[in-house]
Amino acid sequence: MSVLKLDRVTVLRRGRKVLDGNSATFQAHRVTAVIGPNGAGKSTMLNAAAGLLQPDAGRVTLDGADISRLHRRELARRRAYLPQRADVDWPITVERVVALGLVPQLPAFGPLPQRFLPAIEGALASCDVGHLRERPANALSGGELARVMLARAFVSAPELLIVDEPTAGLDPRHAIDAMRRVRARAREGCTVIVAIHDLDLALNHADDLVAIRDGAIMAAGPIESAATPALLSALYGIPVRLVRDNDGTTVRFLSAAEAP
Ligand SMILES: Nc1ncnc2c1ncn2[C@@H]1O[C@H](COP(=O)(O)OP(=O)(O)OP(=O)(O)O)[C@@H](O)[C@H]1O
Repeated sequence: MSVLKLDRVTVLRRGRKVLDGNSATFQAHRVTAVIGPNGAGKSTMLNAAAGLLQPDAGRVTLDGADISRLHRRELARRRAYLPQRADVDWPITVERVVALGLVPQLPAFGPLPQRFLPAIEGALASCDVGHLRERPANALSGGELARVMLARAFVSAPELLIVDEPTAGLDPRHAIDAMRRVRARAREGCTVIVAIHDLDLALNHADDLVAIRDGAIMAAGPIESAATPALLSALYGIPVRLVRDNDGTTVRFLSAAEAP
């Protein structure tokens, strides 16, 4: 069980601050949704959180240890990171793509050890891609590939799961299913960070929120208290109404004429 912290993290890109002194805590057993408009800095934050990008100032810690000082193999064992545009360029089977998520645990030589097969089987099934296992991954639809990539992120049962837009391109059933699966990982003890544009999915399936705009955190905390119409309006620059019923929360973006 891991706690990931950003401590005054600043990241510069071409001399411009794209993250500006951000501090945030991501807890085990919880899904944190990172939301914000295009270019806000969400992917940059996830990259820093995954230990893939060294901040220009501040630090990222995993259970108190500076993530940049962890051995790369240890970090790769403990966290899974799914980038926004994960792609496969060559005809490798779906099953092997999923097995790649186990690379830090595999022996350097020889066939895939039998003991890993149940994990691969489970990941394929949990993302509803078992029927695609023999198919070349570069000949799948965008949504099918996204589910395969999610299975690859799940297969190692990481302590820390960082996924960038896991529901982009998924149909409604699979998008909801992906968020449910991600949430189930959290309930098993995983620390889950998800960058996501679909606010209905975020508000109904995540526990916590980090709202970021222009590289600055505008709000952070439990969804129930942090996700207010005022915050979402300020975040996206458009009037917002939250509609709550027994089925959950729906975010309605309003034209100025409809604004309350
Ligand atoms: N490699 C790079 N070089 C220069 N600038 C970059 C680079 N990567 C990202 N940026 C800039 O950093 C800022 C934050 O980008 P980032 O990808 O983190 O945003 P985001 O919130 O994930 O956006 P989106 O919702 O569009 O995916 C943007 O202004 C972007 O143009």
